[in-house]
Amino acid sequence: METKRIAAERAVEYVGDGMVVGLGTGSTAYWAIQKLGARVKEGLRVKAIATSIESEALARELGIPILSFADLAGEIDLTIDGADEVDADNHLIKGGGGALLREKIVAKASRELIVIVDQSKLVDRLGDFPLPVEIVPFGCEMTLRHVSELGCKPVLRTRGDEPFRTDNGNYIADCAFGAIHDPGLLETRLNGIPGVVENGLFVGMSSKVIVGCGNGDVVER
Ligand SMILES: O=C(CO)[C@H](O)[C@H](O)COP(=O)(O)O
Repeated sequence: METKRIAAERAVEYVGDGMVVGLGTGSTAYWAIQKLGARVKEGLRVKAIATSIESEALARELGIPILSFADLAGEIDLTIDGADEVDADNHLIKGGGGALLREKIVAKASRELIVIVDQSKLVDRLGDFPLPVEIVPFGCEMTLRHVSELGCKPVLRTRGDEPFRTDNGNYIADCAFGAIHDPGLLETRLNGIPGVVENGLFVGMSSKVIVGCGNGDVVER
């Protein structure tokens, strides 16, 4: 927890007065939202766009003003979000919390994406973490079959006895591909399958990765 927190708090130092900030989702992003809330209480003026219902609720609770895309003129200045894996080129796997679609929409709308992780998320090559893929419920059996033809065994994520539903009402398939040699190609192929809404590969999207280390150091790269 502490390693996630120190990475998150360092990232919030990059937020300046008047910025529009994208708020990530997950246990690391939680600490960034907490810190941003504390800075807002001290007088920082920002507006935020959240990547999940949960993050938006937390931000509102902390008094962070929320903006909708309809009211956004131009781009989000900076988004701060976690990740499930980060490779040597700062490509990511995201979506462990099921928010990958909104996270990618917000990241794409941002001038900068700062990724906050602890050391356990750093890998040489993406793929140990099963890749989350958001799919629409209609025809999901067929969509899963087409996804599996790309070289994995997709597992439909569940919550209790039911399929897990994203904030968008869709399902998540967790896809263990093993080592992903060409993340860009896989991202494109997956998104070419009808029924796939988006996948958790974030290729070339991170501006900076901030890593919280066990000894209390924070490394930026
Ligand atoms: O992509 C995400 C949610 O969809 C999260 O950023 C990712 O799962 C990391 O979560 P955590 O910070 O809890 O380890």
